[in-house]
Amino acid sequence: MIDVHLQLSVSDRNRRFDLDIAFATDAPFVALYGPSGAGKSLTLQAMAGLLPVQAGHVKLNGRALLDTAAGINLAPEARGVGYLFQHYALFPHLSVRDNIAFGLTSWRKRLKSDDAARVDELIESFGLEAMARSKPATLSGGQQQRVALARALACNPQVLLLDEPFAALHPMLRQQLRDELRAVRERWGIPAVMITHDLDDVAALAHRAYIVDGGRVTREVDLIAGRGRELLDSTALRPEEQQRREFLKSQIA
Ligand SMILES: Nc1ncnc2c1ncn2[C@@H]1O[C@H](COP(=O)(O)OP(=O)(O)OP(=O)(O)O)[C@@H](O)[C@H]1O
Repeated sequence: MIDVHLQLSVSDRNRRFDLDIAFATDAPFVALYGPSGAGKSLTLQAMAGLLPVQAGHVKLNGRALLDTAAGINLAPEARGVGYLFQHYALFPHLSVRDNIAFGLTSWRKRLKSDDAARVDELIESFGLEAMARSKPATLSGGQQQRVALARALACNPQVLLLDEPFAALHPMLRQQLRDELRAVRERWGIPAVMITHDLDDVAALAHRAYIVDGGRVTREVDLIAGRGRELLDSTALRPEEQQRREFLKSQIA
């Protein structure tokens, strides 16, 4: 069960944005879908403990990662969260293997043998054996995404937070990597919260979608066994956007 309620404001000299977002679900794969500037990334960052929250809670299977009323606010590294950043944020000077192992090592310490075995298992599951010693810059976009996902999984997280996991990829690759992400998430049995602008990501992966706009959840859609797909299609996209999406789909099919 993921139970989230977050209230926070961010501002600079000219702008202010108020987020007041709540969702609670047992769905294993949750999508936060909405337009640019809706507050999706702020939500994910606050869940991970990367952003101060004024009031609210984040609970995972009853365990509070944050509960302002109870004075609980775990540090990011204590939250058990695997974060996939939109542009992957791989360390350019580290090899693929060291990138994946990064969260398991601390300065001057070597990997424990259990951790090394987990890193090797991830390298193998993602088909990265041949490039384990290479630097990220020498990898394709899809390979970099696999490294980032393996890194997010390395610390045995209780939840995966995925920020636009396919946005940086060529459309032809997306379908394949969606299938891989679905298989990997099921294999490791970890719930995921994904943010996306792409309805195809939602339709392909999510069991439950929350439509986010203006810092709030404006609608929730149950997608289990395909229910709600039509609803999502007809409510979340404007007619011209639907047309464009259908045209694009026909061009790349
Ligand atoms: N430090 C800040 N000061 C002022 N406004 C901010 C700050 N950080 C974010 N915002 C604003 O908050 C709003 C929500 O940002 P957020 O990054 O969560 O949007 P998003 O839904 O993830 O958008 P996108 O899909 O384009 O990534 C945006 O309008 C953004 O400009």
